Amino acid sequence: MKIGVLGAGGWGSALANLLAGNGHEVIVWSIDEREVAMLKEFHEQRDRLPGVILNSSIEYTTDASKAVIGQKMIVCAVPSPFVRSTAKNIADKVSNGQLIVNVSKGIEESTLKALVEIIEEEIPQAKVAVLSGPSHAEEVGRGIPTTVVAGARDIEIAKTIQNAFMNDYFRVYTSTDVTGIELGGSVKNVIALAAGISDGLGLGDNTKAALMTRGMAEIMRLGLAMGADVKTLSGLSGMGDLIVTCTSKHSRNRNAGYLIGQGKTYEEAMAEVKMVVEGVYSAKATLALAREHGVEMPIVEAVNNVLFNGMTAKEALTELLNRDRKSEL
Ligand SMILES: NC(=O)C1=CN([C@@H]2O[C@H](COP(=O)(O)OP(=O)(O)OC[C@H]3O[C@@H](n4cnc5c(N)ncnc54)[C@H](O)[C@@H]3O)[C@@H](O)[C@H]2O)C=CC1
Ligand SMILES: O=C(CO)COP(=O)(O)O
Repeated sequence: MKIGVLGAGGWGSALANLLAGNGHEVIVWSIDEREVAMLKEFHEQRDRLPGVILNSSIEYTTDASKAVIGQKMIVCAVPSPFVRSTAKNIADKVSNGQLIVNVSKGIEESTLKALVEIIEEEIPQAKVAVLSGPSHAEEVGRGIPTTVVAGARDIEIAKTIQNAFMNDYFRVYTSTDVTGIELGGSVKNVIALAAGISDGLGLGDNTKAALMTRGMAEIMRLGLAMGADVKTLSGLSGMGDLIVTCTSKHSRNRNAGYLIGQGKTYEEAMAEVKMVVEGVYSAKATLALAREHGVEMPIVEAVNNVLFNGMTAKEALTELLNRDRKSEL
């Protein structure tokens, strides 16, 4: 199958490599000429995935039309703040019914929309789906066993994606719950910031387990209010991704949270992590969604207070611990 990948960061490169390894004809687009030159010369994403030598059959381009026109599938792997501009940029090149698979995670702050909806809005003639789950590029790039979910409202599309991506180390499940998949993948990043902050403050495993579990309760509350399936939220793209992102050394969100817990601002933390820290972009939008749907998300609120409202991490934690007494159920 001919596949175009938009975005040559860690995730775009790891997935392009996987797809080329599966025998597909892959071309990767990046907005960044320097990135394309590096990939062409070294077959290695030296900034994001050092040590992973990418399949030499992959082509690279800065010309988006080459990665879109005539491709059977387009994989969109640009960070969430650039999904709308990238979709706008390719809209007139996408043919009727062409398949676009979003693999990024985030919620747009100005519209509170998830990424599949944004792509659908900008490219109404496309069929848009999502692929998400606990899947760090650093591990997928090394062929470490990984499981994800392909979501599309039309199950046949989800199956097409499953067939394209699946191999002996990358297991893909199908689902029609696009809302649940995208919500879990986006909100877990905000909770991972909290888990990282807790680690950065020097607190213990008990605290992190509490943040993950109560964070999951917040994801469930919002997800159910938005019509997601509880099985999706407790599945790979919800609970699974929350576990990996709150505990992994590879996690950009956890690592940024750690630096914030140590006293850095979110801008300083993002600069140090270098790669995209999606939780920072999704934090305000998640809180706004919670208010819109009338659900409580105290951990998400605490993360917002630390990131944007000048509260120290310690103060936010004290506030969380001193909330009204309540029943767990
Ligand atoms: N890295 C990972 O392990 C995983 C990442 N994801 C998601 O995939 C998405 C991409 O993440 P990464 O590849 O890690 O990001 P990254 O930080 O490695 O790469 C960023 C990419 O964005 C491109 N870019 C910068 N400005 C741009 C613009 N204005 N328009 C279009 N592209 C632009 C850069 O050229 C670069 O290729 C994120 O939403 C992330 O949450 C999902 C699963 C795993
Ligand atoms: O979503 C991801 C892994 O599934 C990547 O985000 P993190 O690097 O913050 O964990």
